[in-house]
Amino acid sequence: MCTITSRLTEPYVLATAVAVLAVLVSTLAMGLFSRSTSFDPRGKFCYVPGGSAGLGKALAEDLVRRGAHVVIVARDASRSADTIAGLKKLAGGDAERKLFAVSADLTSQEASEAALAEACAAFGGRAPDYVFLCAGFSKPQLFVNATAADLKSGLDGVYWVSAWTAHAVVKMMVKQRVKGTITFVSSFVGYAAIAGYSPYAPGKFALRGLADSLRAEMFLHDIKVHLYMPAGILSPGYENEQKTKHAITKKIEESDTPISPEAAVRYLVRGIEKGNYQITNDFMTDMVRVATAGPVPWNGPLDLVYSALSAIVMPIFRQVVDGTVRSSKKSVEEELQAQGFFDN
Ligand SMILES: NC(=O)C1=CN([C@@H]2O[C@H](COP(=O)(O)OP(=O)(O)OC[C@H]3O[C@@H](n4cnc5c(N)ncnc54)[C@H](OP(=O)(O)O)[C@@H]3O)[C@@H](O)[C@H]2O)C=CC1
Ligand SMILES: CCCCCCCCCCCCCCCC(=O)[C@@H](N)CO
Repeated sequence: MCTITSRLTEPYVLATAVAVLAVLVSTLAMGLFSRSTSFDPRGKFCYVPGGSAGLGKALAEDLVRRGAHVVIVARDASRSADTIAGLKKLAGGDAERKLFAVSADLTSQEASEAALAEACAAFGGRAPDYVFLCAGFSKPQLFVNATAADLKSGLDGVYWVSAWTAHAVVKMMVKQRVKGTITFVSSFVGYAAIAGYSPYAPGKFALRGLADSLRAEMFLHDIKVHLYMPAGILSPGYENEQKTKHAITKKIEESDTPISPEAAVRYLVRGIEKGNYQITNDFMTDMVRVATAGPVPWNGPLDLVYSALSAIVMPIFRQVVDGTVRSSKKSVEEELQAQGFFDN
């Protein structure tokens, strides 16, 4: 007893105890421990804009396997029809299961309201239980090469494509007192912009701003909000963006190994189950997450360690990435000259 007491008062033991206590108190005070929730969409109405391809399609498949009713939204009706045929096959002829597509361009407010209404009509006009805002596109390129239309569609097709639906969905859930869950899909570059993404990153930052705003407000209505921040996903959209992506951006992205849409869905679902507000796929995204989170909840006590690490990693990140850009000065000059950029 005596030895234990004297050991306890040894300075390093005391210091360690105080440090551990401080960490525990601060983590609790900061509400760092996200509460795990059950994710059981069986028999629930899931609304998946962007569900015909890539991440959204893989998610729709996962939801069908879990026994959910799934409505997807996309512009290309024939691709949607193929996806729905696949979903019906997965459901194995379950006649009760509602699986269909709505065709709409969600960059317009009217079309977003109408698409939601069309989907809900099949559920007696009830609001969805789960909404996964997966629609989006990217046309990465250097800022000087982007047209006015590229920059505008970078907000329409990245921000408004989800924001209009979020607005329509929230109003509907609140009116009907449906305690739903809304998941936004932003991106690594919604935390940390890198060269070549100026038409896209601002829209993803804006989406994060909207998700943070709703996280802060939806306690009023018992609506849950999640924000998914993936890095590269090997999807049709990814294949397409490679066509315009600048060599500098490709070089920077060499540090990121893109994952399959199915793997991305596993991270997303795990994040929802853990009750995490911000959901990430990898270590580097966690580094930029803790560096930019502000007052939103952390994902657990490990974020304290990440936070300290991030303070060291961020300046290295910046030097590596800025170095890649700086060393391309000459080749970009030549490239612009070859384009005739300076000629008038
Ligand atoms: N792939 C990646 O590396 C990453 C992607 N993300 C984000 O994840 C999400 C999914 O990406 P990904 O799977 O690659 O995308 P894909 O291009 O593979 O699929 C996009 C889906 O959204 C639909 N869609 C796009 N624009 C609209 C629109 N205006 N109205 C209605 N539906 C639309 C598409 O259908 P249709 O064209 O027929 O309308 C399709 O169903 C996007 O928000 C993307 O920004 C984030 C980080 C990395
Ligand atoms: C220690 C320092 C190392 C430096 C590491 C740099 C890592 C950069 C990773 C960039 C990943 C970007 C993913 C963008 C995904 C996206 O949203 C688009 N594909 C759009 O579809």
